Amino acid sequence: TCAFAGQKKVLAAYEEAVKCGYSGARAGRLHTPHGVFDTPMFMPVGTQATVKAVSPRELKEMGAQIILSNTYHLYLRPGTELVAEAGGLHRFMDWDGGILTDSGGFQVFSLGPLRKITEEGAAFRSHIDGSTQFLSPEIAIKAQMNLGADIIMAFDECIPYPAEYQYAKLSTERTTRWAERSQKAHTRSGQALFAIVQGGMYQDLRRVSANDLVSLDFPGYGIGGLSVGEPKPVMYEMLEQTVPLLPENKPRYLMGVGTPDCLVEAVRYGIDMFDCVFPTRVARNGTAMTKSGRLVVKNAAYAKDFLPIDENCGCYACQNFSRAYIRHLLKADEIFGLRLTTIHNLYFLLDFTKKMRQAILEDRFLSFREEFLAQYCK
Ligand SMILES: Nc1nc2c(CCNCC3CCCC3)c3[nH]c(NCCc4ccccc4)nc3cc2c(=O)[nH]1
Ligand SMILES: [Zn+2]
Repeated sequence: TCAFAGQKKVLAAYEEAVKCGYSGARAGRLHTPHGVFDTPMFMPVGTQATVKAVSPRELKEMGAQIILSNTYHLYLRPGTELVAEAGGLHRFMDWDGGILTDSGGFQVFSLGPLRKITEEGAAFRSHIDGSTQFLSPEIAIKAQMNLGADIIMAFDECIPYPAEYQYAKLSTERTTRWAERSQKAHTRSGQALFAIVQGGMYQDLRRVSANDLVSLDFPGYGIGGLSVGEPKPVMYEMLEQTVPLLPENKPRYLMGVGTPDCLVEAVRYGIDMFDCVFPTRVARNGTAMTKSGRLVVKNAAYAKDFLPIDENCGCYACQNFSRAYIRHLLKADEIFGLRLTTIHNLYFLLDFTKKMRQAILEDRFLSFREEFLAQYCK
């Protein structure tokens, strides 16, 4: 059954979650115009309408369900009207799975040099040609409607870390007003608009932000303003304060997270969706992710290591190639080397979330989490 059958314009509905044990962990199914997808889920990042170094066919093969793209980048280049003329992002990049676009707020603050934030929106200089640009809730929503993602994000400010209480309070209240403006500007049916909870590292601001956004009634909720340099225990404390205030039957998306240890903790608090550039980024400098931690396959130690990155891994790289071969490619600056480490890292995280889902469904998530954390060194 689709919990949101009765709702208008919402398609990212969330079937009855399967609760598990004493944790808030749950296994759900997310309904979108491009299919029904299993959670918990990791979403590969394809900032500029491509997941760097891998093809849509390979993404499908490794089990990717929803991929991310970015309004900020596509707005600057090639332009979101052009993508609309091309038939939308799915057609443009030949991806028939789910697509989620971030609203551009985070990138404006993290990428764009000099910027000015007002009630109206954010002025910034393009990191491509230095031109002065401006994003507002209305512009960001229109751009995302042009791109045609299945799930789009409200325009928000990701509060830097650390931030003064007063600034976090004013920014969070503005983000809530921007969420309301995003909602009013969102007129595309069949597309789900998620709000983003802010509040910095202040419990009371997190609770106010969550409560205000829940009363505006969105089909799903991003948790923003985290994984911005704060200590992990602080991130977990913010999750503990925020997640229980969000409706059980709606998806929760922890933005920009991350590594397997963070994923298993966040799932415990009831998070359903994750994205992070980490697996694709570290792959490009020769680091592979494994259940015991990171393996820098570029290191000399692996020059004559004819075993795969991970003998128990079912990915294309581990099924067919050795550490010695991949190290050779990376040292020789061969593009295929980056492709193999990227394929492995994406497969590793996609498979990890699948294993968490299985553990939740079999009511053994807490022991799965214990075993994993015991073996994984950060
Ligand atoms: N709208 C919005 N987006 C946020 C993002 C971007 C999520 N990925 C978007 C994709 C769309 C395309 C690009 C990315 C975040 N990413 C992180 N941490 C990433 C930290 C990190 C950085 C580099 C390597 C590893 C981890 N915190 C985030 C907070 C917010 C937020 O409040 N609001
Ligand atoms: Zn592998």
